[in-house]
Amino acid sequence: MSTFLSTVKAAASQPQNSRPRGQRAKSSAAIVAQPTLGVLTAPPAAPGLLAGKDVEEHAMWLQIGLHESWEQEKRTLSQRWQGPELLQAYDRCGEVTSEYAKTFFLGTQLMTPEQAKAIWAIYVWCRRTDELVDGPNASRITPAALDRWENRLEALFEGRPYDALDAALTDTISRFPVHIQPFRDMIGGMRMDLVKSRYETYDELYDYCYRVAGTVALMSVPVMGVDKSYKGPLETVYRSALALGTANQLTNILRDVGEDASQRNRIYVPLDELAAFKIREEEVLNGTLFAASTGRIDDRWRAFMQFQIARARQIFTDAEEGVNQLDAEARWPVWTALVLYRQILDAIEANDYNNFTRRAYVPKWRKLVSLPAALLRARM
Ligand SMILES: CC(C)=CCC/C(C)=C/CC/C(C)=C/CC/C(C)=C/[C@@H]1[C@@H](COP(=O)(O)OP(=O)(O)O)[C@]1(C)CC/C=C(\C)CC/C=C(\C)CCC=C(C)C
Repeated sequence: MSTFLSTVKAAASQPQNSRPRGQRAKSSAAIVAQPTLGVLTAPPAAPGLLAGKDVEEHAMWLQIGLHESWEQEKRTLSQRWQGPELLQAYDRCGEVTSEYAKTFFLGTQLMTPEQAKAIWAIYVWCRRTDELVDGPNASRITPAALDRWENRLEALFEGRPYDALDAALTDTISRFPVHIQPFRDMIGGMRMDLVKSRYETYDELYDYCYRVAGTVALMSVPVMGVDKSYKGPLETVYRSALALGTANQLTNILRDVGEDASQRNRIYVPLDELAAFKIREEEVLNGTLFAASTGRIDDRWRAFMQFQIARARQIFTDAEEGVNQLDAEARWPVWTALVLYRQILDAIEANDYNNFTRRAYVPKWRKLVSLPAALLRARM
């Protein structure tokens, strides 16, 4: 663990090893002009101008474009890490994944070895990115450190990984049609986390959810693959995947309201929706919506949470549509992720919506019982 965390720290403090950011936009025109690179390296059209749902749409269509054209436009990236060194790098990604996300790691064991390795490499990159703003060194992370992390991302997508863990991802993106845009957007989400601690509207929150979780979905689908017998549009699969990312993140947010407010002075739930339920920001911050003396939760908070939970459940339902369109090996782990995460919403309800002093969780026995249920859905 300490090796992993120190790598994260080193990553944030290392000098820039890629092109200056200003020069990146130049390739935008070049992309259109160079059919051999095509959508593979397309940078954001005008990244600063996109907001809300447009950020997600932009990335989704870039990702679909790459997925559709992959057979004609495969990437060839030759990098320094090869043979046993590369295998070791993937093994390390597997170790980190199992250390941080045991159940999920077990899920990847059901995939083909190539898919599993690729998902670990993606997981590790996401985890390291998240650690930058959420880990032990988070208070020292600056926008400049995130810029360096982004430069490093660009470099690894160009076949110049900085370390062994990056090298595993460079290898992954030469095997699977994974676009760089969701990775950039996730870093954008971390930038938001550095400067933003309130979300005025659901649209703003949605943008954040896409950046930190929908992006994971866009990165995972091209690895998991789409079932060969599926003849419908890729858009349906990707939209379901995005829905699962959003629903997971909303669930995370609802579970952690009290912790985020009291320990981080953060409120992710939309302020205009709090106001609609006549709840003041201070009441969330101070946790006074739960009265410790009576053990009762305020009726306004209960109604507010019921509204939030209903919306998250609806998004989980939207996600269901695409799961069985994925490659057969990937379905069970995804159903498991969906079913287990959705149960956190049930646990919040069972706690009578007290997410101020109680943390909703799914007990181990329930997780075990859910596995065959998820398998059944994967086989339907
Ligand atoms: C098969 C599968 C589930 C693949 C995804 C694996 C992967 C690459 C995960 C990366 C997760 C990660 C480290 C993200 C960084 C940002 C973050 C922390 C997001 C939150 C995850 C929950 O993690 P955790 O509980 O550890 O959070 P905290 O410790 O509280 O910070 C998120 C809530 C995001 C989770 C989002 C997903 C797993 C995306 C799921 C969607 C798919 C896999 C697509 C499925 C396809 C269809 C068609 C439905």
